[in-house]
Amino acid sequence: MLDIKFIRENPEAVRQAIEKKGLTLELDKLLELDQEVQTLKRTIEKIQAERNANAKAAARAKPEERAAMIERGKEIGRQLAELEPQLRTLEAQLKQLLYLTPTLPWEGAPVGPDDSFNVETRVHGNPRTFLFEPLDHVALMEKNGWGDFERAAKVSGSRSYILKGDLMVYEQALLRFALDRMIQAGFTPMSVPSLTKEEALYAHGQFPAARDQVYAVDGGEVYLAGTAEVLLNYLHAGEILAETELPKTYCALSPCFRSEAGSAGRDVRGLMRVHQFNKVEQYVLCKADLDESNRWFETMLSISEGILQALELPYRVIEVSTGDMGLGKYRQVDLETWVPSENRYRETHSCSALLDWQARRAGLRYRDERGKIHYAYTLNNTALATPRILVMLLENHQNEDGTVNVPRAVQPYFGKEKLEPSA
Ligand SMILES: Nc1ncnc2c1ncn2[C@@H]1O[C@H](COS(=O)(=O)NC(=O)[C@@H](N)CO)[C@@H](O)[C@H]1O
Repeated sequence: MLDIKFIRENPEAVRQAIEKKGLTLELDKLLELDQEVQTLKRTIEKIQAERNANAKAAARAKPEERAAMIERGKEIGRQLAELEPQLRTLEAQLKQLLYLTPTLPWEGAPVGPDDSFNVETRVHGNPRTFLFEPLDHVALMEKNGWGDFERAAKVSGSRSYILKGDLMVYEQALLRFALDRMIQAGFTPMSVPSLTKEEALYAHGQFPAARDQVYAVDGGEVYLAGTAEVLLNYLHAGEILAETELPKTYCALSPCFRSEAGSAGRDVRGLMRVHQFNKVEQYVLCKADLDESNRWFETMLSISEGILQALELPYRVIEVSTGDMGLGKYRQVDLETWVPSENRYRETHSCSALLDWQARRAGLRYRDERGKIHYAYTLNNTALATPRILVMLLENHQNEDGTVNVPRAVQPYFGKEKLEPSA
């Protein structure tokens, strides 16, 4: 959410962001509501001042004047009892609208209503030319006994998977490889819960807009987070950190849960889009400084590109459009990795900078050396998400005999140079 002062002083810039992000927020209603809140606040403050003055005067008054003043005090109390709840109602309505205000996108973002306006900015590596008919990842898994989609459906329902033998070990090796890359980059490794509270989902931005993507547990007592970002972003909620404690740089491995509501019919086969997956997440909470945020954005992006290069996978870098990046984003860059069986790139990483949009929602603040309190800036990125990346690894690195080569960088983690059929 944006700072109401910023909105008052820059209504046209906010209106432009609403337009660029294709939002339906009624800015004029928000500004009117803000005026009403300000006016009513001033009225209440005047009445409170009168009540205080009247109480002081009553204490010093002659007995014969006191009764009238006490009566006046009761009248003022009745006025306040009526106006204060009105103010609270108006403030709650204003806050709901503020929750829907967008971060202004950076000037380099392609302007457009959806992902068709995203722009490819860089390509790394070339899709392999196979000298034999390659198999898709499901066929490779079936051929080698590396999974069991039928039994997964039996035990867990749709969009589920079971990994077996070398492929199961390979997933664990990849997650540890990605975690080590994050630790080498100086990020603090964390394992965080996937069970999260509603306020953490509001602070992240998942709520209220995309509630339907999240599984509720115990009727909403807790929820299953779709990404560790939700938990990491709420770790310091309500705290006031010292500037010297910043930046907080976390990496977290956690199971992620998504209902994929609205994805019916898309990627229904295999490992691409499932209800439960694993992800090593990158998260940074830094001071409210655009240069610093931009530096962290580049750092986080280069870590993920380094991981894809170490996995010897062809990928491309995508600058995400204003209409596709979502409400809170200042900038979003996705990495898309080549899928031979689809003859196209598919998203495997998503890097975002949100300035203080999440910090305002979560109450993430810090005190600078002069004692002034600021909302922090937050960023997040994917280090590695499985099993989706297994689609690309199996298909790009397959041999004619159906075995699959393990990239050199991961061999120490996996223990072998190839994935071999299960017994
Ligand atoms: N339903 C899913 N099944 C498998 N992998 C998924 C699914 N949803 C997302 N992912 C993987 O998780 C990555 C990050 O998801 S994201 O929503 O784009 N972004 C985030 O979650 C951010 N916190 C950055 O990681 C995606 O790029 C993709 O690789």
